[in-house]
This record gives sequence, C-alpha cells and structure tokens, in this order.
Amino acid sequence: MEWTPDPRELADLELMLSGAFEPLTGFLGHDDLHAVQERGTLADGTLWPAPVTLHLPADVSPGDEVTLLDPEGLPLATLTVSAHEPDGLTSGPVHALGTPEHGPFAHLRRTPSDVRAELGGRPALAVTMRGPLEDLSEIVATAKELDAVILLLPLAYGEAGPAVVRAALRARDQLPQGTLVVSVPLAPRDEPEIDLELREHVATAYGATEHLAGPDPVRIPGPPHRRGLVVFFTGLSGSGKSTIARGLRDALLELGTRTVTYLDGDVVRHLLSKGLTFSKADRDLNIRRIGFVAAEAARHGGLAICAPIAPYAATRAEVREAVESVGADFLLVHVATPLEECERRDRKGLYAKARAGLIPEFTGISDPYEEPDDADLTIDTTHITIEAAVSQVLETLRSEGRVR
Ligand SMILES: Nc1ncnc2c1ncn2[C@@H]1O[C@H](COP(=O)(O)OS(=O)(=O)O)[C@@H](OP(=O)(O)O)[C@H]1O
Ligand SMILES: Nc1ncnc2c1ncn2[C@@H]1O[C@H](COP(=O)(O)OP(=O)(O)O)[C@@H](O)[C@H]1O
Repeated sequence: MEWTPDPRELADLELMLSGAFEPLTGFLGHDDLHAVQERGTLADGTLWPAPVTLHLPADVSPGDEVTLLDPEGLPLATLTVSAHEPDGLTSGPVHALGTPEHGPFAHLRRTPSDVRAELGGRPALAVTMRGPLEDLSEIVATAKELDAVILLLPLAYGEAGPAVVRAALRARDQLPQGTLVVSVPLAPRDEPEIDLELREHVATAYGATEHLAGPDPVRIPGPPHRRGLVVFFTGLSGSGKSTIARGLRDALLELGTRTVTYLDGDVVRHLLSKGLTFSKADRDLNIRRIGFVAAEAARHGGLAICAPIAPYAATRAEVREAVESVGADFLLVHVATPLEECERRDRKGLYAKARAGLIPEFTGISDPYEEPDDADLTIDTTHITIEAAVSQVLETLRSEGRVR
C-alpha cells in the first residue's frame, strides 16, 4: 500500500534516510518508545533522546511493505512493517527509494556523509538555528579558538522553515570563507531538553566536533539528568536540613547515577568558613562561599547538596543566580519545621542557651529567618519520618528527570 506521512513524520523520515538520525534505521515500536521515554535509550540500550514514530491508521500487518510518499506523491521510501499497534503506531525499518526533492531549498539538504567528506576530518563548529542569528561574533570567536569550519544547520521545518534557511544564507555571507550551510528538516520537540539533545545528535552526525544551539549561541545545557544541579536546603536550626541532606546524599550514592558533592553545614563552618561569626555579614559570606563551591561542582554536571540555615532571601537568590549562570539548575528546599518543634527537639541545647541569652543573634530567637517565597519544595518534618522527608526530595528530582 501507499501512505503519505504527516509533515513531522516526513521530516523524521528524511533525517532517518539521510543518516542524520543515526543509529536509527526505522520508526520506533512500542518497546523502543517506552525505553526512550523512561531512560533516553532504545530498548537495546543505545542512547537515543526522542520518540520518532509513525502513525498509520490503515490496517497493516507485520511483514507488509508500505510505500511512503512525499506530499507531491513521489515515493520516498519503503517501510517494512515490524509491528502495528491498535492506536496506529507502526514500526519498522525504512529503505530509501529516491532523494527527497520536495520543499524549498532542497538543494541545501545534504547528507551527513557528504558533509563529513567535505569536512575531511577538520574540526567543525555546528550552529543549529531556528531563528536568525543575532550575534555572529561569538560564533566567529569560538570557531577561531577551535580552528574549526563553521557549519550552519538551519532547522527548516514548517512555515518558518524557508525564513530560517534564508537567515543562515545571510549569516554565511558575513562569516569566514568556507562556512557551510546545510538545511536540516528537524521538527522541534515539545520538551526543550529533548529538542536540544536531538539537535546535538544531528550536529554530531554532520561531523560537528562542537555544537552551539542558536539563535542565541549558547552552549546546550543537555538533558536534566546530565545537567549540574544544586539542591539547597534552608531552614531553622534543628529543622532537619542536615538529616534530610545526608539521607539524600546516601540515596544518591546508592543509585550511583550522579556524582555527589556534600557541603555539610558543620564541615563548612569548620573549614571553608572557619572563624566566621553569626553576624549578618559573616552569614552572607558563609552562604556565598557555599554557593561558590556548589556552583563549581555543578558547572560540569555535578550534583551538590548544601544545608546551611541561609536565613536571608537576597543571599539565597544570589546563590541561585550564581548556579544558574554556570548553566546548572538550582532547587531550593525549605525545611519548614516550625520554631516550636525545632525548639522542642533542641538537639544541641542551643535554643535553651539562646533563650537564656547565652547565645546572641540566634536564628529564630534573636536573629531573623526570612521564609522563602521561592522554594521549589517545602517540607515540614514535624509529623513525618526521616525516610518520608528524604523520599519527597528524591521523588521531586526523579519526576523532573534530574535523577534516574
Ligand atoms: N547564633 C546562631 N544562629 C544560628 N545558628 C547558630 C548560631 N550559633 C551557632 N549556631 C550553630 O551553627 C549552625 C548554623 O550554621 P550555618 O552556617 O548553617 O548558619 S548560616 O547559614 O550562616 O546562618 C547551626 O547548626 P544547625 O543546627 O545544623 O542548623 C547551629 O547549631
Ligand atoms: N522527618 C524528619 N526529617 C528530618 N529530621 C527529623 C525528622 N523527624 C525528626 N527529625 C529529627 O530532627 C532533628 C533535625 O536535626 P538536624 O538534621 O541536625 O537539623 P538542622 O540541620 O536543620 O539543624 C534530628 O534529630 C532528626 O532526627
């Protein structure tokens, strides 16, 4: 039978046929799809970030051959059906029948092997773009630094497709000689991280040794489970910060999927911040130091856990910004156990001393604690077990894909 896939499926088909979606050789079936969504791999463990699927409502059976047509009716490929689900999901390998010719700028749609041959092993800086490039200086500087050929990859899909290719051609005229433009019909994915990962796959297939994701040429942050992360606990003394932070650290070490840096409050006060007092200025300095170390750990994809009181909102915001400025994520966990409960626990006897006036400037008694209004997670430990508190944090990280 013959079938004309929808525009998104056609775009994916074209990238599969050209080799830009290597190692994919066909549309994904149920098992691969499940693995992609769960783990970012195919069922056999090969890394692959995004669903690439075909829906074929007609009745087909395994072994059937389907001719896939372009919108003008030209045969593009044959699909040998491996499986056909009741909802129409149809998987199977595809084989090219001809070179895709439909759409504007077809002559700029070169195959990855062709482009790699032209690059001849030279380093290449790929810039994937969905809009006009505002600032070429960064691209030029990066290419120079890497001694790389610039490879502009306009991701031409849908109505905006031709405009982005034209933008790439305009940019080429202002970039160093030898800059290549290759139009890539990569349909955007809804989730930005997946979209970026797919862009990186495609750029690599085209021989890129480095990839900038435009229009703003920023280095791609990567998927959440590989991006740096700082989990920052804040709360009163005795609220449970250290206990939960340690539990989280241990759980992450048991999982073994992320490198963990643990900045324990006491350890920091004994080493990094030795000699600092509990004045506002010294507390701020303490938090800035913790933030600095955490951001460094996260800069290259590490996960840092911090658990100071951090009583001031502005200083916490500074740390959030420092972390985000290195391309990492920041998760603020407010351990919101009320003062009465912290004081009732009084593990170190400090509240009693503070009440007796023996410790001046004690947080919650004679010194401020500014409740966060920007917490990503709030936990009151009064009536829950330590395990439950830890698993709340872990589940948040899991559900956001930051930990697998
Ligand atoms: N004046 C005063 N105020 C608050 N806390 C005090 C104070 N003096 C000593 N301690 C003990 O120091 C721990 C808090 O240190 P932090 O570095 O987390 O505080 S801060 O973020 O710099 O405000 C805190 O430990 P935790 O109980 O682990 O929070 C206290 O035990
Ligand atoms: N659900 C809970 N989560 C964390 N700590 C709890 C919980 N329930 C009771 N606690 C107790 O509260 C105390 C919290 O102390 P700690 O973790 O040192 O707090 P902080 O680091 O905020 O000063 C510990 O004695 C801990 O056993």
